[in-house]
Amino acid sequence: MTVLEARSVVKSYGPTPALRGVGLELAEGEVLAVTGPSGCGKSTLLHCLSGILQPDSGEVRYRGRPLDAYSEADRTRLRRTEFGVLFQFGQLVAEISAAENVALPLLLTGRSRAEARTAARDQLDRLGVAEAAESRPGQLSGGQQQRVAAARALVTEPGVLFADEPTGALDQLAGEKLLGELVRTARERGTSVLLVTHAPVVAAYADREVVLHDGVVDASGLGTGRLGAGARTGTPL
Ligand SMILES: Nc1ncnc2c1ncn2[C@@H]1O[C@H](COP(=O)(O)OP(=O)(O)OP(=O)(O)O)[C@@H](O)[C@H]1O
Repeated sequence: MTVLEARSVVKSYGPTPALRGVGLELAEGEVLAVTGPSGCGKSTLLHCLSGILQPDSGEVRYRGRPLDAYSEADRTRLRRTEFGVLFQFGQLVAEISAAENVALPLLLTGRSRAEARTAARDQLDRLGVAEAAESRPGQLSGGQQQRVAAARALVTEPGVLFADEPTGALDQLAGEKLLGELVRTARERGTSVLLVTHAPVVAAYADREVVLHDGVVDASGLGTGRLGAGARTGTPL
């Protein structure tokens, strides 16, 4: 079943075209890599698919319903409960602990403080950073910070996890460990993942790869059904 779909999505920044008619489908539980050279439109596509940016034309559908059809309040709720977002730099709140950072999305959706704290600790544990719970982001390594950010993106048990170069700021070992955990957690829960990257070693964790070139899907890279060794075996490459 298709969870998320882009239909003929066009987006420009002033005179600069970023997406020139992109169509794409993300299936339930699928890990899809969006790759392509710098400037081809990967981040813009992620922002359009996650409702952060509105396309100039075309549409994005979540579970069959166009994002345009949601009221502003419903779209905000959708982004808070159904979508998890992880960027290259985790963008944690510096003044509060890791556990409090992870609890934030749950507090925003009205869950009790006690419930949010328990779920946050559980999520940190799943991502292998339980020991970081009481530390502030500045006291953690880059790899730990990114795991905390991943825990925050997953704590609401979203339908779709959007990850934009999630390991771009990490060394290779830390990056591959994080990817392994992310993909494992997503698979356990049936979460779909849209993984934007320019790194083949990262794309290898996906079930399928879509290649963008100059704002359009490169037909030669479509539907290659590429299944990376990491995804197949669950072990790092
Ligand atoms: N805020 C912006 N204002 C103006 N132009 C932008 C903006 N964001 C992106 N662009 C342009 O849109 C095009 C697509 O950019 P985008 O960031 O989506 O590509 P990308 O594939 O994610 O690149 P990278 O891999 O370098 O992050 C590029 O030409 C870029 O310069």
